[in-house]
Amino acid sequence: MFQVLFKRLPGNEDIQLPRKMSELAAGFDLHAAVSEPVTLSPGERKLIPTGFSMAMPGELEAQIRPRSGLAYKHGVTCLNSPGTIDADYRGEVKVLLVNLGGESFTIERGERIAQMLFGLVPAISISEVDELPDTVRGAGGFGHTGV
Ligand SMILES: O=c1ccn([C@H]2C[C@H](O)[C@@H](COP(=O)(O)OP(=O)(O)OP(=O)(O)O)O2)c(=O)[nH]1
Ligand SMILES: [Mg+2]
Repeated sequence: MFQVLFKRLPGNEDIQLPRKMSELAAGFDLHAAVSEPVTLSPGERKLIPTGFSMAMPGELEAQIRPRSGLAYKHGVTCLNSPGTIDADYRGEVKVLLVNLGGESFTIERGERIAQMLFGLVPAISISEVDELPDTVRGAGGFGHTGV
């Protein structure tokens, strides 16, 4: 079990900390901590605050992913999906939303705008070499095996 710490930022006592909306949900929903409603015009992107910062063990990363409902109904998604939260980041977690839909979309304070999932970051060591081990695939890619 990994321990993750959430810190509520000042002025956000009314904003829910990330939470699972069902018992076995994979993601913790993130709430918009905008001081007033924010409107995204078609094609527009904005960085949305969430009202919290966090700390987690170095073996973890957090990923910010879109909510499918917002994407399907309004074309609103995370531009940098999945966003990466590094274990050593202590700033406010923010969500980079983009409106790919045809109509303006307004985000209200407290609205659930994205979800956060945790992943393991493997410990690795890097070596520079002159030759890589051979494989059957070799350099084939990008459709090399057919459709
Ligand atoms: O959706 C996101 C993505 C990133 N971050 C924060 C946490 C992350 O640890 C930090 C840096 O993110 P990233 O490494 O993706 O961005 P960068 O452009 O490489 O910035 P930096 O040079 O600060 O690493 O920004 C967020 O709050 N939300
Ligand atoms: Mg970075």
